[in-house]
Amino acid sequence: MPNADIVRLDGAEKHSGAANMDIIRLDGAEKHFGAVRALAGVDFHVGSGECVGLVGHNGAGKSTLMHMVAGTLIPESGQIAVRSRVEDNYSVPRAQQLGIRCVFQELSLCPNLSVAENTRINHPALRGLGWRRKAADLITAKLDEIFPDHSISAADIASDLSIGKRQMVEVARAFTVTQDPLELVILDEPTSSLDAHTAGQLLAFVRRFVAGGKSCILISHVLGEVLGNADRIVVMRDGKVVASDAAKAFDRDRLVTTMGGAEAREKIAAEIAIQKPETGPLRVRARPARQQDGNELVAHAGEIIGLAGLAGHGQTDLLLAIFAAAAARAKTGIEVTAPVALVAGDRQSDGIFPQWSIAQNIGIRSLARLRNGLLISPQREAELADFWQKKIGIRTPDMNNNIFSLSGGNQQKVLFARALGSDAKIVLMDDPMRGVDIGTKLEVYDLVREEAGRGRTFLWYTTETEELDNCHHIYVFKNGRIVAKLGRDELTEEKIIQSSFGDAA
Ligand SMILES: Nc1ncnc2c1ncn2[C@@H]1O[C@H](COP(=O)(O)OP(=O)(O)OP(=O)(O)O)[C@@H](O)[C@H]1O
Repeated sequence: MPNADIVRLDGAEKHSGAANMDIIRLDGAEKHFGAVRALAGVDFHVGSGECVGLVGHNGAGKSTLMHMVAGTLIPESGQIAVRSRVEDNYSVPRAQQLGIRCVFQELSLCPNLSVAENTRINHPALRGLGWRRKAADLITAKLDEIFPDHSISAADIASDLSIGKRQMVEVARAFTVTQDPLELVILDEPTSSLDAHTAGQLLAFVRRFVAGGKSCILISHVLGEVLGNADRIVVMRDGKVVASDAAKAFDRDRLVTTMGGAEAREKIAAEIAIQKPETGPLRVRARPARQQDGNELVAHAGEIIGLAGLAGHGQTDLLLAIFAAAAARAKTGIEVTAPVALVAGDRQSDGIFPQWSIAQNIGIRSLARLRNGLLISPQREAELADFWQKKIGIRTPDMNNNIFSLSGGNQQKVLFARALGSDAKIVLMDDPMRGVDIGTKLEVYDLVREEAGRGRTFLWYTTETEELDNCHHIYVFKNGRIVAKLGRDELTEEKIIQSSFGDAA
């Protein structure tokens, strides 16, 4: 069946009819993981020249559905058709041949290879003498097109790049073309590690790509991105598609309600009440290594301090330096007066213990409390895990399951539970909300404010400007240095961007 929806292209409207046949269509797709029914008979399609936004809470089934579109998972029942032709042996090579690409949430660059070498992996056509040069030119041209001020070299080794830059390479690589066609790109949380400026560049590129007749699936928990850039929005809930409509038929409230977050909707409307705490004892005093003037970060008990600015400008480095200073108790010029926990943003490299269960991943920072004599008490570990499962809704039938049985957003919740469940008085958060759905985010914001009220200190680096509303004051970073300190009353996106780009110190 051709897609009869009305789609918007660059402000114009057009009816997608016979000329805009579906690139891909799934009918009745079904998938279980053990006892979990991840997809419960899903119908889904994407038309050519269409950007489909896909939203839903953590664990709703979005990534599983996208794995089917990309050929990495085969439905247990149901049918896949590409350009109206039923595919009986759909697979990753077949998807590639048909021009269907995917950028998954968990980044897939080989860490020990350069950007050019990582590009070559996707393009066997780049062979023979000079392949490295060709791969470098291909990826550099695409990075220039999407992110004009990217400052990434094709010779850079992937593991030396910040998570934001790795995400930029991964996205750009998906849009490079050699021998296979390019028809549909799936972008699963493509802006989760990008600052507002870079995310804007990517979304503008996506609109140009779609206006040129190609297709995109955009998964994001930042609802404004989906509302502003998709032609049609599909909402998933508990393994089912519960709505599919033109983007302009939705607003933020309708989306949240359809996703199943009526409570969250009330909270969005509510003013974030945040009061300046009585200044408690000093918890952290730290100066970035490259700071030459007198600026330094100072945090007291009960304060929530934001670290802002363009991604990769020294915010993570300072958090890691504070973490190291606390552990080493060395004289590093950084003063830390209480135990510290870190919520990593790059969960693949810094956060998750892959061989362990969900419960063990939560308990690792609280071993002293979980100990019974010399051994860890399984009962105490289970109690801690159960408490957090209920508190922030970790979606699993069994907390003893392996951590990788969780959806991406639920893995991130585990890192939160680990830090908040520990005895740390200072919690460092390195852009920790990557992939976390809006309902949980609001719960976590409440929790952070509540814990700050009890005297905990939070240092919170975020690429989502809205999150800074939860902070008492923020430090803006540029080129590894603090260039501005803004109070709550001065906090606007404009002001932050101005400080991030300006020369003012
Ligand atoms: N490899 C796996 N093993 C076991 N369960 C899995 C596996 N992959 C997914 N699941 C389960 O399937 C359900 C759907 O997960 P999926 O990753 O598709 O959700 P999602 O909507 O993409 O969530 P998120 O927004 O957190 O990325 C979840 O309950 C998840 O725990």
